[in-house]
Amino acid sequence: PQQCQPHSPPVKVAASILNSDLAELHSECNRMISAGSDFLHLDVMDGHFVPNLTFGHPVVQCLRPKLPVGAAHGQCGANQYTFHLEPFCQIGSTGGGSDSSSPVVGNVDTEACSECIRHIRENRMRVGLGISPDTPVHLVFPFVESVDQILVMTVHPGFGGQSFMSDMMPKVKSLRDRYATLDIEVDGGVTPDNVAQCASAGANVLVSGTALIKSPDPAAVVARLKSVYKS
Ligand SMILES: O=C(CO)[C@@H](O)[C@H](O)COP(=O)(O)O
Ligand SMILES: [Fe+2]
Repeated sequence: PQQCQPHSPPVKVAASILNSDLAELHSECNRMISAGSDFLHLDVMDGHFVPNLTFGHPVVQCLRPKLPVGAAHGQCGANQYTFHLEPFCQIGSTGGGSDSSSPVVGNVDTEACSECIRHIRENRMRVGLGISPDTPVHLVFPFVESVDQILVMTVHPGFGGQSFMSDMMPKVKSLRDRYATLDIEVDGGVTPDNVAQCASAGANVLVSGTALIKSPDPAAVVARLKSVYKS
């Protein structure tokens, strides 16, 4: 069944290891690579932007030499660095800090955001720009030409195992309608049961955590995620 948008770039699966056994991080990562995952997705959480604390650059740096994957780019071994737009925005009604749950009204600090993009490029990584569920998609449009990927969060960031938010699909579609070749990533609650919605909206990079990590047969999950993209 052909349910994806016809001209989207090739589908890729990124395994999020947030809900894995973090004490066994390197074997969990290798298990995901063996299962056919195209990328490993590491959620660096600082306890401020999201109400959770995970790991930072030292963990990425230690992990990299233990993985049978291609050349590293950034100093710590990451190939891509995705950051959120919200810290560069004026926050709406809560008037509080730029955390992931405060609604964004706009007024993006374009210069600071562009500087962040430049800084990532100078460190030889691909650049991703993400938005949380309450952030309107049009705020990323001015940056699309300068980044490699736009991430549309399909859960409120912070934790694995949450339910997929179908109401984020119009954001994906409005990006795909404007940018035929852009890598558009969805992250949060993505499973074989809802991947058809992602495909038909035009997402081509699928982050999947719990559905892969907790499956007894993660290779089958990767295959099922990709199967809706086959014509
Ligand atoms: O960024 C996040 C959560 O903030 C994610 O990467 C998810 O944690 C993916 O895991 P599942 O939602 O698929 O369990
Ligand atoms: Fe994530």
